[in-house]
Amino acid sequence: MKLLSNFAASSHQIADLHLFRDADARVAAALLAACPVMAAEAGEIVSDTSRPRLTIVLRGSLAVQPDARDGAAAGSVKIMAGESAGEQSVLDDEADLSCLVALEPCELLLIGADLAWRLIEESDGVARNLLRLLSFRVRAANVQLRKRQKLGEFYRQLSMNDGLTGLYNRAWLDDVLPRMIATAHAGNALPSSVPAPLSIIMIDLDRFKQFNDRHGHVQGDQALRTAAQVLSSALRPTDCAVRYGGEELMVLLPETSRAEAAAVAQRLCERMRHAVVFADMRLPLPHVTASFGVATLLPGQDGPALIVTADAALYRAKAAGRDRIDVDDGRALAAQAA
Ligand SMILES: Nc1nc2c(ncn2[C@@H]2O[C@H](COP(=O)(O)OP(=O)(O)OP(=O)(O)O)[C@@H](O)[C@H]2O)c(=O)[nH]1
Repeated sequence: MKLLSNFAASSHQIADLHLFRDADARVAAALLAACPVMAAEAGEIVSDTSRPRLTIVLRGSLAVQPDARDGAAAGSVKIMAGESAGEQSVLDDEADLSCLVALEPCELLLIGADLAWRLIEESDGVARNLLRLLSFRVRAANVQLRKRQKLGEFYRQLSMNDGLTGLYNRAWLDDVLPRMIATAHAGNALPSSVPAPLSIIMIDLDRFKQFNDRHGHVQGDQALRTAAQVLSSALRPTDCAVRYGGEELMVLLPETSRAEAAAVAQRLCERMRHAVVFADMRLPLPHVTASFGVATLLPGQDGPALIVTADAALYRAKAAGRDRIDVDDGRALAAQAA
């Protein structure tokens, strides 16, 4: 930066500076008189990271790139003629680590921290303007934060849902199932509590390779979407449908006994059989059926063991002719334990 003059000798008017609006101009003029007015080239870095100071843009504009310690929480801000930067560093009495860059040839008024404090102390108008400015910045930062939170939530949802079917994905299941199982076991452990059985249903579309081979992979995708809709539309709000992998789906049924889960599986099996898969609105494709394996959490069982049990039931449903359900009776584990 190059020194042009002091403020008293420059042609700039105090009334044009936002921080001094409606403030006592005589007090401000007297205090600012000796402050340096500097010239900066476009692209020049004009911040001083060694001590706090106020920088007022008299002509041109600056970009403020936030302190790296704030991470990605704040974006770059443009400071126009009449506006200022560095107020917070003065109030905190800490060097400003944000980077100020001239966006075009600029003239800047530099005010050291001691003088900035004198301005605040001797001019109510400056103090009021500063408070307004900080309040505006806090509100703007809150808006930014809320936007980022929403965006974060959106991406979190995206990472937990399967893109094709909209059902929860494996990452979601790996996160949630252990907690559901812990809750179910905890519920069962309380002697006076209502038992909290947890049931799952493994579902596999029947002869889906054949469907893909006959009608094409795009129509296969459509059939998978239809199957997902059958599950989503038939479940209670507390139940969850997951795309376990490929053409294998899963339903989690908290607080659902074996008999209730078997009834749910039977209902899903029938709805699946009757669901219409459309290639387009004029051309329905052949119906898709699925096989269902039901298992209910047993004492001491963990997530992988529960899934293996439901998978075994599913395998039996396939072996018995498909388009049907099979329910694990819990005896295998009991026999193992004995
Ligand atoms: N269109 C489509 N097909 C998929 C997708 N994921 C898996 N598949 C297909 O699903 C088929 C599964 O075939 P298999 O495991 O042999 O089982 P199946 O033909 O359903 O036979 P059964 O399970 O014994 O009734 C394979 O052809 C996979 O390519 C998908 O996202 N879209």
